[in-house]
Amino acid sequence: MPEPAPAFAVGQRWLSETQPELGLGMVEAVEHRRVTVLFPATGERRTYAADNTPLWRAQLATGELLRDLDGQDLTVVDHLEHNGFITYLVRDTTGHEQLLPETRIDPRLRLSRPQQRLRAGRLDSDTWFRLRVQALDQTAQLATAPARGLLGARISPIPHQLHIAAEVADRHHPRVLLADEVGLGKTIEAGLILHRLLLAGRVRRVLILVPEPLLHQWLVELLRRFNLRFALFDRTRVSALKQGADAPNPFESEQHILCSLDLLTSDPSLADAALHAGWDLLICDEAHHLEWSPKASSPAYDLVAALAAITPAVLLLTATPEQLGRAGHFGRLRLLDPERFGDYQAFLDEEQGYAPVAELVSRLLDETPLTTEEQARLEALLDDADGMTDAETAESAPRRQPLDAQSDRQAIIEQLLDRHGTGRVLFRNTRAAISGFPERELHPARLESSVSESDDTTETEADPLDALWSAIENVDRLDNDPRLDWLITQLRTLAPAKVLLITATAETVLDLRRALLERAGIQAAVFHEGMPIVERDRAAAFFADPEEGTQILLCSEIGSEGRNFQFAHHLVLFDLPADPELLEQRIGRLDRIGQTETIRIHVPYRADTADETLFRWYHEGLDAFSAHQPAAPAIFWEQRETLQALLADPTPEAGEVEALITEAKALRLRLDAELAAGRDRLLELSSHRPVRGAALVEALAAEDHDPTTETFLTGLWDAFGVERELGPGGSLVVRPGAHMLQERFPELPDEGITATFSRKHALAHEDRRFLTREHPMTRAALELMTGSHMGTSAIILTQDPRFASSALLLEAVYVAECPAPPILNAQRFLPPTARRMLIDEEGKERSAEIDINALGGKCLRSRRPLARALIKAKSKVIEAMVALAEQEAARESRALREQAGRLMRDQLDQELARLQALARRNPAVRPAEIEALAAERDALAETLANSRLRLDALRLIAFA
Ligand SMILES: Nc1ncnc2c1ncn2[C@@H]1O[C@H](COP(=O)(O)OP(=O)(O)OP(=O)(O)O)[C@@H](O)[C@H]1O
Repeated sequence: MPEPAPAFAVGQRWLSETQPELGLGMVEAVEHRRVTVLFPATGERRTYAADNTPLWRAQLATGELLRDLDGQDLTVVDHLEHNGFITYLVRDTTGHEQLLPETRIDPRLRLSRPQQRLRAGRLDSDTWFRLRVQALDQTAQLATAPARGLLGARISPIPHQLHIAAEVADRHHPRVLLADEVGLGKTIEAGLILHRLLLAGRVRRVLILVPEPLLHQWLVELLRRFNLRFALFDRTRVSALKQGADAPNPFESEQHILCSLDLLTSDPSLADAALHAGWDLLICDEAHHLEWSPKASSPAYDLVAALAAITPAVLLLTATPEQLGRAGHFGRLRLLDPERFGDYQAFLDEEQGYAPVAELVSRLLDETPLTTEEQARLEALLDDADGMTDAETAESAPRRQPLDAQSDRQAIIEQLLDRHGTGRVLFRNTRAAISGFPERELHPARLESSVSESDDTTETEADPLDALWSAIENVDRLDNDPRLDWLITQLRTLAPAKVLLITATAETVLDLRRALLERAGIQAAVFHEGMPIVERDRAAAFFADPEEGTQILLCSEIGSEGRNFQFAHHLVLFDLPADPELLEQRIGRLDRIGQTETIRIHVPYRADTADETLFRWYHEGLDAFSAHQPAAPAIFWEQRETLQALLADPTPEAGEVEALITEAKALRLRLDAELAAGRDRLLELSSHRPVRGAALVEALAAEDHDPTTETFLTGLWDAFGVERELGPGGSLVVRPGAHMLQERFPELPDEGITATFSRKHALAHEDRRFLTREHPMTRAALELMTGSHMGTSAIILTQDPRFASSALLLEAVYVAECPAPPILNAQRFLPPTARRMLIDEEGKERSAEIDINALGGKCLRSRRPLARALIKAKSKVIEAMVALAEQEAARESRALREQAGRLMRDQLDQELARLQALARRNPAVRPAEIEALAAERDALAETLANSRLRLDALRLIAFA
């Protein structure tokens, strides 16, 4: 039976279901089965066929709020309808009651609350209702997942990275130095931290500074691995922005900026603009270039220090923190926390005290009981009961017990690591502590020199390091250089294997390219700092191409820093760098996560020249080719002058060379033992906490097996009209359908996407979108659902022996809501969990006895007349059921507020007590951190006190 045309009358208020943004309309004319409606809020006028309008009658119920045309806020007390026209009895804020004809309601009123929609018979399908409930559940899960912010990255779950990311991102204002050894994934760690902070809404404006050659690599990794789009600020972009008429500060034009540090230091006005743009997070890669000594600092250091001083969160990245000496390392820590790292000498002295702590931690890690003397030392190190708060005393209680349980030991280890050392500011994982790295194999080639000895003589230059470089760098006469013939032979022998060659300067790179082509017809890709970035990226891609690409890539030292070339397994060190940290950077191009084979390191050196001395010093003295040597930087700085003098001497005394090498070896053995026992052991222990890392890996694995995201997205696509089909290799091809609910589906481009829900596939096929709970499309889809009224009112008809025919149940879905600035992350304590209630006609809440999810039936959306008749007939009962649900929600809201407040205080009070206790013995805890935490606790207390359960959706279940 067709639905009868609604009775329209001039002056009535109606709303457009399809265009709610028009506001509250008023009937202007009803003529010849046509109705004309004016929407005063937008000034638009529409004429509809009266028997087929998208309009619904705006009718307010007792207790609802509205505003009149004079801007008065009013509450509906009652209403009466006469000749199809409604007059409301309303109460103003002073309690005064008055009559208000519906013509005088503010046209901006938006009636979209579920009870209004239901009453007006504006129904969604049951599918949309279910999708909405799923979306609410997903949103709540996302807010509370322990691995939130780490789930959506296209990465293999690696425990040390996940631990660092969670540990750092959860700090109030994280300021740390990520110093894992070369190639262990600092960029990934920084990306994870950034992602977690961004998703939690705790940072908005982000500036990433990297050396120019790494700009594109970062840009691509951020997008490919984390779905993060950064604006690339290179010379071209900046000069275009500067010329823009109304863009005084180019850095204010974007929220997420990736910029070359070199560009900033070369342009003072640009640096000034960056300093005035205000950032929440600063990330600076290859931070060892920021030079500092007690006497002087570089312009790059000064700039980053100025930025760091005004930015709350700072991440510095370097694989070789001691590349410019211990002082440089201290300088970078100082940049993170100038108060804590104020005195260089005090810092050095403090390090001496780390060994006994590390020793005790190591003892606790092995299972055997502590001796009495060790117990006493442990007591002394933790001797803080008098200075501790109750919470802390309780926390450390296990140490008073025999140390039997593994958890007791773990708790004490955590306390020791927290309180001693630089663990809170510095994270350093080493290959030694993380398994799964390939071997390194050295292939030295001693070549008889065809260059006369006098050719190797270098004049003393002002800077000793320059002199050192020049002394070992003599490649412009390649014609007489035996390394060239050796290289040609090697390339032919190794073909088709890819070979990465690194040499000190761009000049040598160019000479070699020419010589290889002229002498042997070998094409080489080149990569050096003199090339524009785009060309460099092209060269790297050309080299990487397994079929078409070149066999060899010739790289200069600076040009190759930070780059990923782990698909190659042969590394030629055409010369050796002047600093062991540079050597480590070079080897790290291949020896990094993702390397699958043994790395062959080829070192050609000219016999009886400075080459040989340097090679022997590295090989026999430092053993620097077989593994990363943590003591190498210190030895270099200790022996630098002698080494340099010997390298510059064309005829060094054999005895002197031997003495240098013997001394280097002795120093290495001694320092290795010291570092292993003290500083490095402590660092390693605090950087890699296997239990925490493993828990996060497990959380990611559980997520990978959880089908809810896939169920939700596919359900939503189907309901929305998005098309999907299986693509190649188990992928999914998703594209906009011809008849979609709206013109666009969020984050779905017109050409569609190829996607996967599997991490394994996403890692193997980078062209596929990795659809997770945190993917931008999922997040936008969740917002689409929860931010609109889709699925907020539904009605189904069903049969159930437990209920008589014509019985009714009302399912009311409430969402815990706490309006708070994102920085507070209030959802930790009050997740937006959906609470589903089931009210029967007697007003009983029955969700405990009836499984809501099992309640299905025939959706009545397509049978509107029946649905509307039912709603009308039962309107009083429905209103009473809604009122009961609201009462129940108000009662639960109080309990929820109390519970959330208690949870917050328990957790933050304990954390505050821990930080205060820590601060008394570990100066790495900054006072600002403690103050911020206290302020956060107070703000949260206020915010949580305003939380409540909000009615989000209603479903009427009618029994036949
Ligand atoms: N969890 C991971 N999953 C997949 N790939 C990874 C992961 N961690 C690191 N990688 C890959 O390993 C390589 C090294 O990682 P990354 O560039 O982050 O290391 P790094 O420590 O920053 O290196 P460098 O010291 O050279 O700057 C990169 O190719 C990176 O993509």
